[in-house]
Amino acid sequence: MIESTYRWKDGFPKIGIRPTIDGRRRGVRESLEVQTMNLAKAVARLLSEQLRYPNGEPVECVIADTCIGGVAEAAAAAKKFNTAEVGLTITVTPCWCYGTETMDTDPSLPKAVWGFNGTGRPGAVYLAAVLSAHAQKGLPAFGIYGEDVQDEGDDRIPADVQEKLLRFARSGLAVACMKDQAYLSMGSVSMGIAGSIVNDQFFQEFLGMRNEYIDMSEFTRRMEEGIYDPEEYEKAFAWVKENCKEGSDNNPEHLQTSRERKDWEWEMVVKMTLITRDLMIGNPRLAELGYGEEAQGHHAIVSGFHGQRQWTDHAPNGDFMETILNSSFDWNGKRSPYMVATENDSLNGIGMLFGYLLTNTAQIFADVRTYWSSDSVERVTGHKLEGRAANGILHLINSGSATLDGTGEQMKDGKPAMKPFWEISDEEVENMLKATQWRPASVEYFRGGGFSTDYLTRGEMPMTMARLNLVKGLGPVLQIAEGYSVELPELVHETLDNRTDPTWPTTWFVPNLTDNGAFTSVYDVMDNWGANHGVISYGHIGADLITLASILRIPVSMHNVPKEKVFRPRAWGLFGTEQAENADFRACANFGPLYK
Ligand SMILES: C[C@H](O)[C@@H](O)[C@@H](O)C(=O)CO
Ligand SMILES: [Mn+2]
Repeated sequence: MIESTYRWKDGFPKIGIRPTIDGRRRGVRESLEVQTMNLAKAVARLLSEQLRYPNGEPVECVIADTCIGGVAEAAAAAKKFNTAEVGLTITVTPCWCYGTETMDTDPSLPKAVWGFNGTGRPGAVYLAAVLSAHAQKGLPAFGIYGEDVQDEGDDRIPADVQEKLLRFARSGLAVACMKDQAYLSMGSVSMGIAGSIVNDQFFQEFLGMRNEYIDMSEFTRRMEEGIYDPEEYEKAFAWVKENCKEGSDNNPEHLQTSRERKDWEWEMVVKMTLITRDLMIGNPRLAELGYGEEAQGHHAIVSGFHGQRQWTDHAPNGDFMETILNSSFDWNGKRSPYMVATENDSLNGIGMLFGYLLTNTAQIFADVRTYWSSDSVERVTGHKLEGRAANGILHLINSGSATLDGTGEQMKDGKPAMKPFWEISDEEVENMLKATQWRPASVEYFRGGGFSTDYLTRGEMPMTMARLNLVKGLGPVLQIAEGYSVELPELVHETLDNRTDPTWPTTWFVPNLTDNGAFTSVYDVMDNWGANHGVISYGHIGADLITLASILRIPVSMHNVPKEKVFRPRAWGLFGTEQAENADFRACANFGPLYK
């Protein structure tokens, strides 16, 4: 199976570009046609050059057939976009046009307007006029207004305009990509974790997504009846034997299992990996084997594995399966990662999906487990934390699984990084595997065994931690903390790690402090975190997350993104400009979810 062609068989949403123009003929319109269409072409070029879909192909733009001077041309563009599967629109203009007559009125398409900042023709006046119409009609749009005045006929895109176009396009594409896809819940609620109570209303109204469910007995059925590709299984098993080194058994001697049992568990966990992937996206090989229904899959862009406890009390845990699927490669080579949430925490699964669709990179799922104050570290290890770690650290550690990309063994400009799969080298794949040990699971937690992913994330990676929460009466709320991974002296790491479960993957994380609100101290970040889990993405992607959240009308309750990078629909400012966080809550509540 060639994953990239099968997995994304439905293709991706496109960006619709709408050049709007002053409709007056006999002079005005004619003089603007070329410049207006050139602006549209320049925007399309920028987006296709800079942005890629999750399979690595350049983003596609569709430009309206004509400039849009009135409602007939607006309707013709809408029709063209509909057929071309456009998922978001950007309106561009250097001149005055008629607001309500030319605007995009499709309520579910994220939209932005770039009004050229010139003097000869008032593109910015149109921008203000049309954005007021968007506010008045309850169809929020992003306004893009370059800071510097450009000369008439200049079709270059200034840097500040480029930044906003790209931020809007990345976020709007993420929204469009998740729409009509499914979250597959494998099992149900894990250990009373509220995030694994799948809230279908939230998925439907805020994300435009469906919910699919299977009972975990489906794994047993597929395993016992052999509903997986036996050839791929042989290939996978051979690759795993060669590349995944089993680490030492940390269980007390009387709980350690036999070699024979461990060998059987390896077979099980490889099968679980194939089965989970097939459940999510289907597999044409299954149809050839006589399983036409199973071959179709659940159309899932993200899933969650219940695991604890019923499954793990009896069978090997999901750690190997989650790790491999969440990584950017497997026995078939490099490929886009699958999003699989531990403990079926669907809200963290959606956080992973947000981070993934914004960056095309793998995401780390982790327990936000311990705040270690500098004093506590010194008391326990005798070591005084310094540098980035001086104000305390957060221990991010998952109960056995995390993407192998989280090792930090990929490089960008000589520094640890997490990259889209098409930028990862074979040597980096080898290094990720070398940096990881597969430790027999802690049997007191996981009676059925399995293999946990043990690695330590390299330091100095810019990272963003996020968490989606649901609050009764309020709805969804997002939290965002930008910061860095840090490296501790080896003995310090070992001492701290040994106090939890050393067979699990660890990231030491320090959020950037702002001396304000939840970012007054590292302790405050921990103390304000909304749940036991968080998603950690490579890079400082907080600004993109904020833009994405505003399109979905999800307010952000805490973030440490610099003010000048925050970009939300223009109408948000009409809810107050002094306290943007406050205004965000009221704007989101006012406009309500994107889909009803
Ligand atoms: C092994 C334990 O049950 C862990 O899975 C538990 O600490 C969690 O991860 C809770 O989110
Ligand atoms: Mn957990």
